[in-house]
Amino acid sequence: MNAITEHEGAMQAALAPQGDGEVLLSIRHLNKSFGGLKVTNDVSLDLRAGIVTTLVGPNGAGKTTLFNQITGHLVPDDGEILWRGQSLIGRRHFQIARMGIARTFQDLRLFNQMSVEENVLTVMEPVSWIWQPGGCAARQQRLERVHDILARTGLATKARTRALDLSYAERKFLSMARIMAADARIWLLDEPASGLDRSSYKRFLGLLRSEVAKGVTVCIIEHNLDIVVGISDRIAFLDQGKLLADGLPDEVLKNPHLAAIYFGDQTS
Ligand SMILES: Nc1ncnc2c1ncn2[C@@H]1O[C@H](COP(=O)(O)OP(=O)(O)OP(=O)(O)O)[C@@H](O)[C@H]1O
Repeated sequence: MNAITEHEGAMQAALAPQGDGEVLLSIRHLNKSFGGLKVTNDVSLDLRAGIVTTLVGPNGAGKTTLFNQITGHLVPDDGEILWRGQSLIGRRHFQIARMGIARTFQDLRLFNQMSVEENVLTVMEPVSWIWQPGGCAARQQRLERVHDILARTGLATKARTRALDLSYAERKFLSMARIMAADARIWLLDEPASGLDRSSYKRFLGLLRSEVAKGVTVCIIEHNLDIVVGISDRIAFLDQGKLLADGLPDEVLKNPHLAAIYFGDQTS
C-alpha cells in the first residue's frame, strides 16, 4: 500500500479528461468506517451521463460499500453525494431509487416465489397492492412492456417460471430485466456478470451495450477483465477504501502498480 501511495500523485496527474456529459452523480470527500476499518477514505468521483464507469479493485476494496452509500443503504460518516446537484445524504433508499438511481445486488434479491413476469412487474407497480393507476388498460401496457424486456433479456419463454426455478444465468438476467423496468437514469450494477459462462456474458455485454446506446448511464462493479475492457468508458480503481485512479481504461489497466494490486488479488 505504501508503494502505491507514492505513485498516487503521478496517477492522478495522468487522469484523462472526464468527457463533456452532464455530471449526474458527484461524490465529494466521502468517508465511511466500520469500527477501526476505513472502507471509504476521502473518495471523490464524478459519474457523467452516457458514460460507463467501472469500479475495479481487489476484494474488500470498498466498491459495494460505495454503492451502498450512494443508494442510501448506508450513511456516510462525512462527505457529500450530489445527484444532479441535490444532496442524497439523509435520504432513504426508496427515495433515492425514485430519484432515478437504480441498482442490482450481488445476491440479486429477487422474489423467489414469484414468477419472472411478476418480479419485473413489481418494479413497475411499487404500490400495486393499494392503488393501480389507470386500471386494466394501464396494467396491460405494463405487461406488454414486461414482455418486451423479457424478450430483450432472453427470458421470454420463462415469464411464468418462478424465480426460484431459474438457472443461475437466468437469475442474473432477471436482475437485469428488473433494473431495465425501473426507468432509472443511472444503473449501479454490482457484479452483474459474475459466474456467467462465456456465451451468457457475451449476451450480457450485448444487452448492456444496447441499453447504454439508448442513453442509460452505468456504473458497474466488475472483476471479469473481458467485461471491464469490453464495456468501460472510464475505470475507477479502489483499494483499501481509497480511489487510486480514475481514467481511461488503457491508462488504468496498463498501470503496473494497479495491475500488481489487481492481479495479486485475482491469483490469491
Ligand atoms: N456492514 C459492515 N460491517 C462491517 N464491515 C463491513 C460491512 N460491510 C462491509 N464491510 C467491510 O468493508 C470492507 C469493504 O467491503 P466491500 O464489500 O465494500 O468491498 P468490495 O470492494 O465490494 O469487495 P468484493 O469485490 O469482494 O465484493 C471489507 O473489509 C468488508 O468486510
